[in-house]
Amino acid sequence: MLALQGDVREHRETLEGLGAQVVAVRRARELAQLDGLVLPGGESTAIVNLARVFGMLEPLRTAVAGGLPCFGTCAGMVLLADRLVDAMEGQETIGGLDVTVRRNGFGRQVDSFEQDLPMVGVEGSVRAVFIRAPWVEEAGAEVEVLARVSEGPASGRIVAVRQGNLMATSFHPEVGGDPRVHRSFLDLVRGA
Ligand SMILES: NC(=O)CC[C@H](N)C(=O)O
Repeated sequence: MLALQGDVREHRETLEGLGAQVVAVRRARELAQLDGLVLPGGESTAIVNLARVFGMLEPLRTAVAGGLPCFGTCAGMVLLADRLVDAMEGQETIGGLDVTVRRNGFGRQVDSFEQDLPMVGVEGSVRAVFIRAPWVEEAGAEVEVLARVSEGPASGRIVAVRQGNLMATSFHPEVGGDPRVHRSFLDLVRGA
């Protein structure tokens, strides 16, 4: 877990429930010991600023480029995006995913919502919790779309993607007690 800011505890509980050994990462040297990295939801500007202050931004980019499996939720999706729209001026990312992400695409805190979504790799549907959530506005040819919003005004918007060892969701599978999205990330980690 990248543990600079955000909902680290919820991810930790979900991952530990699946038998994963979770380390809270706050220093660049701690990246070396990982099989995979989860980037939590929270505030992408805060996370990226802290990463820069702690000298982690370049090491994170190097780790992603080196193939470290990563899973970003919400702010974590923003962090993994190569391109942002509607972000803070000059907002940097770690990057790695060939996507354009619209920060706060679904609107403000009051526009937060839940929806049952079909998702590639997960049987049935996923209870998706969206909190000031981004969406994927454009995805490159190498990006697999795992889920889209299935109803309402944002119907069709891409909200879960995978590219190689990177996975990201606009929503928060760490909230709501369904561990299956995390399990599919752990499968990806094992495969890598
Ligand atoms: N729930 C969340 O992670 C919100 C993400 C937030 N809108 C951001 O851009 O960082």
